[in-house]
Amino acid sequence: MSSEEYKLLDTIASPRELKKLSAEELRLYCDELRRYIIDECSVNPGHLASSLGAVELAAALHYVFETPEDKIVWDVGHQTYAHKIITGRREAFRTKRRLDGISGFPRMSESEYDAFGGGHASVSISAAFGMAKAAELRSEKRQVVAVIGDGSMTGGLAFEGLNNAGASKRTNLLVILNDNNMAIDQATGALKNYLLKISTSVHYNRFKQRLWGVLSHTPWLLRLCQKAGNAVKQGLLNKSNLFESLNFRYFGPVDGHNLKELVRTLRALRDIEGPKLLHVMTVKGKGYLPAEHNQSVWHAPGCFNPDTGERISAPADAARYQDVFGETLLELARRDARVVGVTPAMPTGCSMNILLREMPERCFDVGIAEGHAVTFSAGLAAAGMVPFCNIYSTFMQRAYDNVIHDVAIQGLPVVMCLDRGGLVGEDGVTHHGVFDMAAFGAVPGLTVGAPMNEPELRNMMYTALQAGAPFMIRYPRGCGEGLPWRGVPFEALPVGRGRRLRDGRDVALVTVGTVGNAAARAAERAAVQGIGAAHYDLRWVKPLDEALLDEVGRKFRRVITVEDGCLRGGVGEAVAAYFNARGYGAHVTSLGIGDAWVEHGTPAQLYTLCGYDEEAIFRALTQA
Ligand SMILES: Cc1ncc(C[n+]2csc(CCOP(=O)(O)OP(=O)(O)O)c2C)c(N)n1
Ligand SMILES: CC(=O)[C@@H](O)[C@H](O)COP(=O)(O)O
Ligand SMILES: [Mg+2]
Repeated sequence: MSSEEYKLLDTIASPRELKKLSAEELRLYCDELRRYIIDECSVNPGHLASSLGAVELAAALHYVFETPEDKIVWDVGHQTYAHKIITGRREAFRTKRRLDGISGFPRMSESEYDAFGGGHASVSISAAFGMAKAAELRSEKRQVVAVIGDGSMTGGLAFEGLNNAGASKRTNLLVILNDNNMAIDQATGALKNYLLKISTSVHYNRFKQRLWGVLSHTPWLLRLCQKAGNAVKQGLLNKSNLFESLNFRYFGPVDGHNLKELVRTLRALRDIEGPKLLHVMTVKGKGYLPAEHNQSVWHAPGCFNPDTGERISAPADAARYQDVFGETLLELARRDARVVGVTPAMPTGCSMNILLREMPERCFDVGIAEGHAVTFSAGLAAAGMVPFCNIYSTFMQRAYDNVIHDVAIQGLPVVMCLDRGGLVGEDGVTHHGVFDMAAFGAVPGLTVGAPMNEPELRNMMYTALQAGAPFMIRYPRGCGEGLPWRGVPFEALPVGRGRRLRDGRDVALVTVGTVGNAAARAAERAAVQGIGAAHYDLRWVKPLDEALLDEVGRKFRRVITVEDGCLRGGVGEAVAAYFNARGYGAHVTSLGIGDAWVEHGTPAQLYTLCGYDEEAIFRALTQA
């Protein structure tokens, strides 16, 4: 697409200018926005389908509301590409998710139009309600809007927000439920069925459309429509409205791609006080057929040819860790009837869809509900099952108390698999899984393992199944080392026992997890320079292998620890504390993530920045 074809995009650089467009021009502007997002994402990938589905919504919101004084809080924030471009970041959009470029998510530090940061789901209603309450307390006349997807609405936090806000009659809060019947995978659960029922009731919708067409041009008439519509709906569906029951005025559903309808409705809603919810129906991937037809794949498709829809990916010479997990889980489930899978809305992301396809009755996608996923797993375990509950490390932060209170204190045999442990790359600061080892290393009775490669992940899962106790396994995003694992006979690993991978006299490397592979290469290179580095793989964050540490402490004056996580409370700190307690005089240098936020970039760039890539380990080994 040549820049000439972006006539409106070229001239509109702010919401103020957007407001000058006529209704027809606004439509054309949205078409250009959509094309620009597709073109840019084809070469600089990101969250495409959700953003395509929210183009009209973003444009209508900035067209109607007085941003940045009025606040828009985007839930998760992966649907905000149109919002970013409208709010003056068209050129910067080319740098999104790249090192030193703009974030793929809203960031308060990035723009005054990003009213609240995002990345994790279900926060928008609570945050927006807080802002609305503050405005009320300070007598500021301002609109606060939370835009939340149907997937994110399944999170408990969203309901906590609704429950709290619904009791505050005068607080000006508009929740927009962006309903596309999808999370990353198919939406699941009772809420999905409820929303489907509301949005597909043919009689109600026909009635409502006629009524709104005639009456919905002014707020008081809109309120009348809402009352009449909801009464009719209640009759037709034989159910009261969930949101109305929580004291939200419910409006909709409206077509989220019909700009005229959206603008008209938002204008009318602007003047209605109190908590209100607008139900907007959208299509994930709207306007790009490949994405509309395979919404899950196009959630974050990587690079692609915009003309043909062909996805472009570099050939991989090793399996992804998530697939090692997914295939192994199925294998274990085939062997042992107690094995079940639990995922909070990430069956494709963690490859539990492999189990889901073959044994749907033993695989549970519980919605975007990490806390529930862990406690539900604890319940399953208490009743004799062995749940493998897979949660991305960063999202597991949501379930810290569930792990402690429901699993660990009760000693229940839940196997918690933390995918995306360590730096994840382009998703950036909200998504790096860097706190897990420090956080969960502190929990008594919990075994925490970090495999170094594919066969170890597989064997750790096998070991966990037999453990009969709380067990956690953390492994990174991306591909393994290319070692054979498929079909290789299972081997139980001794819990709490690491291994010496290499002998050496000068310095000891102590690593945990997959960073051990870069460390092994660095040790190899150091040997060429005449430096003998011994290499120990701890394998377990908890319990620490004290016998191994005794060997290291007795033999070496210099020890370098490497971990793909935060140093505060991490493995290096634990090793140093152990040496101290035992009176070993070794000098410990710990490589890992310091006390600072790590932004977005490729994983390789970030390892370098954080100082624990192969080169940095090599430097540490060869420094006098
Ligand atoms: C707490 C948390 N868990 C999981 C995720 C991963 N995640 C990102 S987007 C998404 C689906 C969101 O669905 P929805 O809100 O309906 O947005 P849509 O993509 O359909 O527009 C999930 C599960 C997350 N970001 N945060
Ligand atoms: C928005 C969000 O939280 C997810 O889409 C996340 O970006 C998935 O990351 P992976 O690509 O690692 O599955
Ligand atoms: Mg959705």
